Amino acid sequence: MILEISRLGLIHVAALISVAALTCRDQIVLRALLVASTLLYILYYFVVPAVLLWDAVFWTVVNLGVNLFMMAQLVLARTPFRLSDDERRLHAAFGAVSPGEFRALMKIAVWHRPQAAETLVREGAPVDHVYYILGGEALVLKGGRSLALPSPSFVGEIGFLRRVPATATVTVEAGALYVAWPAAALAALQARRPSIKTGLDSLLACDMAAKIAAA
Ligand SMILES: Nc1ncnc2c1ncn2[C@@H]1O[C@@H]2COP(=O)(O)O[C@H]2[C@H]1O
Repeated sequence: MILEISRLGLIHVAALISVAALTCRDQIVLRALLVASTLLYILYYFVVPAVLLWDAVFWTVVNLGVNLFMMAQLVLARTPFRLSDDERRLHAAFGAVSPGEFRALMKIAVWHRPQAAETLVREGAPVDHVYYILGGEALVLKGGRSLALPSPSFVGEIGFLRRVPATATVTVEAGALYVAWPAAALAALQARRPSIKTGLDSLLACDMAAKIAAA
């Protein structure tokens, strides 16, 4: 008797779980509930109908597979894995950017630790890279004045955002650690993935606010 009730109740529990899933805002929780509900539907198809409904089973399994694949993508996008120590440090500084977005940013980034002093951008010249200085000494030269640039700091963000020539010359000393993104590739990535643009915009805004406060 109890076995019979739970057999027939399967479809109702499965339906209730999928209804509950629709009330969840978190995509992973929503999809995990849908997976649970789908598994119960499959069980129902095997134990209740007198004739096995293969068409229904087939499409429910397809549904389950697609959902599991999308769930794996979401978990991957939220998991910081395969990051070097420097990348972990950079990711910690880029708090507004998810691990998946950060990996996309890293794919087009080049790390540098120069052996001698380097000029990153020159006042009045086009800005073709955006830089993020993680460590070491950097100097901003503007209109004959010079000031030390604290790290971490973006460089070239004004030219990148406003599409104007560099407003200052920035040099880094030997041994500094910085990351460079080609401006064109960064703009293309932002256009493809608007969430990266949102995250980066907020980082650049914070960085510029800190520079204004220090000026
Ligand atoms: N007053 C300032 N303080 C700190 N950094 C600056 C200052 N002015 C310009 N910069 C940096 O120097 C860079 C020169 O290129 P951008 O104008 O693109 O972006 C600029 C900033 O990253």
